Amino acid sequence: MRFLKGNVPHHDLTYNDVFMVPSRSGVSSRLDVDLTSTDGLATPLPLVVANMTAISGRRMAETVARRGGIAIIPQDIPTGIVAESIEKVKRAHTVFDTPIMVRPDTTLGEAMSLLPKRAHGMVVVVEGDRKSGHVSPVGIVTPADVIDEDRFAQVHEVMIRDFAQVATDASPREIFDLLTAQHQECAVAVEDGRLVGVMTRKGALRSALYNPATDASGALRVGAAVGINGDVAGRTERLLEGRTDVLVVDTAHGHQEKMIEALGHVRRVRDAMAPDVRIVAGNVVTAEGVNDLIEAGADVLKVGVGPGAMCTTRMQTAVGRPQFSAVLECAEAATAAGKSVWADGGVRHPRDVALALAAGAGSVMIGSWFAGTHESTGALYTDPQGRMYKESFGMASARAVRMRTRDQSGFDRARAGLFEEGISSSKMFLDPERPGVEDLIDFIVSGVRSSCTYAGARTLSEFAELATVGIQSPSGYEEGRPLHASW
Ligand SMILES: NC(=O)C1=CN([C@@H]2O[C@H](COP(=O)(O)OP(=O)(O)OC[C@H]3O[C@@H](n4cnc5c(N)ncnc54)[C@H](OP(=O)(O)O)[C@@H]3O)[C@@H](O)[C@H]2O)C=CC1
Ligand SMILES: Nc1nc2c(ncn2[C@@H]2O[C@H](COP(=O)(O)O)[C@@H](O)[C@H]2O)c(=O)[nH]1
Repeated sequence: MRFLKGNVPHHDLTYNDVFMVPSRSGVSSRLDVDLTSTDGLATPLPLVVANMTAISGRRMAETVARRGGIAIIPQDIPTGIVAESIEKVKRAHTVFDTPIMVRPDTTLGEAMSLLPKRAHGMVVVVEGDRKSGHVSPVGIVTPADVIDEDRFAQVHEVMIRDFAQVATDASPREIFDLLTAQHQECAVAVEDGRLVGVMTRKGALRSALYNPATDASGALRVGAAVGINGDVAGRTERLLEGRTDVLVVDTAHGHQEKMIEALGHVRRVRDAMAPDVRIVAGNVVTAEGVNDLIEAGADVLKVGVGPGAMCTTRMQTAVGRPQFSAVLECAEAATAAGKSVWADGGVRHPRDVALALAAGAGSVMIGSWFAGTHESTGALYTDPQGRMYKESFGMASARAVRMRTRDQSGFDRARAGLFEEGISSSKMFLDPERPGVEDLIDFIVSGVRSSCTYAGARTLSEFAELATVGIQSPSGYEEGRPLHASW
């Protein structure tokens, strides 16, 4: 990346402070851009879901991995539950979405309460042994089928029996065409009479655009986080036994001796059990932090102190660094050592992802933006205006600290709660236009593909080399914002 007209700034910059200028480009289509991450994980998309309890669970992980990104299961989740989640993600189909299944005698009220768990908008009615996974679809129910029906009626009374069925080897185009011809939104994939998954029309389009992030055995990829306290080596061992694809060693102040000690444990276990698994460590915002953690064993550095949407660190402590400059400096230092960085936090628009990648990030970590989606872990609520939302909270909030210290005495927990650096409750509204995480991924990916073509880049390493960035005033930023009503 270079600064426009060589104007290297003397102060640090946020994403909002900068813009990119177009350059002469030989890339004639946005579809010619390869977005494979440059962080050594080589996921098909450079997107990582932040290890936050209100956001990243198994539904998020499998959905994002199906589109080429990776999610990190948080360190506050007990190790056994993380191992179970990883196993479920590994068992998920790499192409078809996991169906919401109910029995024929389930009430409509119960079936509809399950619907918001997934974005595909359909419940599959099944018969057979759900434990063994050998179930056959006998009908489907969508919200349109239950309008004016009694909530205590059973699904078999209203289910559609003549639903669109496809074989698992049907191409996305065939599935799209079948659904269009039958005026249906979602197909049920069946193999030897057994339910395998579901696919919407949009899902068919996405299957033709994205490649899943898979491990050597062909299963979806997923990562898990480890804190710096407690039995670091033991948790690392369990996570590797559970087939985690990446280990994220995470704490607010990553440039501290305790992190270096923890990294030593993680690295020792990783080297013995799974040398190919990458260790990500953070958070840091300086070249010194990067170099110390690389020396301690990190393969990828997580960069960002204070840019997160749930974060109060900068107001509490004055510590942090404007994120664009933090990523730029850390990426330079990491690259010089043959390593890479993840830009963590502060992403609110597709442009922020593009700028992080232009600054040299190998992947971009997103938390709060993904909180307001069907796939995040929280329950779905509706406000008095009828808007759907989920509750989110920071991992250093009093709420998260209370959960993290649940094994300690009441006194110790209360004292730990005094050191909060995050918001305990925030409403993250689902965008009616983009209520699922895949909708947000489409939005981000279309923006980033386009950014690359403006820079004349076919890959993300070319993008980080060719991007030309200028510095703008607040009114320069404001000018670029669309108007949804006249002025
Ligand atoms: N990216 C960011 O800007 C930030 C991210 N977070 C996220 O919150 C989560 C919880 O992290 P964390 O609060 O580190 O909790 P952890 O449970 O990981 O523990 C932090 C450990 O570091 C010690 N410590 C020393 N200095 C600090 C400091 N300035 N801030 C915090 N701990 C310190 C703590 O001791 P003691 O409690 O005795 O001081 C404790 O032993 C993580 O996911 C982290 O990424 C949190 C804040 C900022
Ligand atoms: N200072 C705090 N930072 C936090 C907290 N919880 C999470 N985080 C950091 O934010 C990013 C995600 O950023 P977002 O803008 O996409 O939401 C996450 O990965 C952490 O590094 C917190 O309580 N305090």
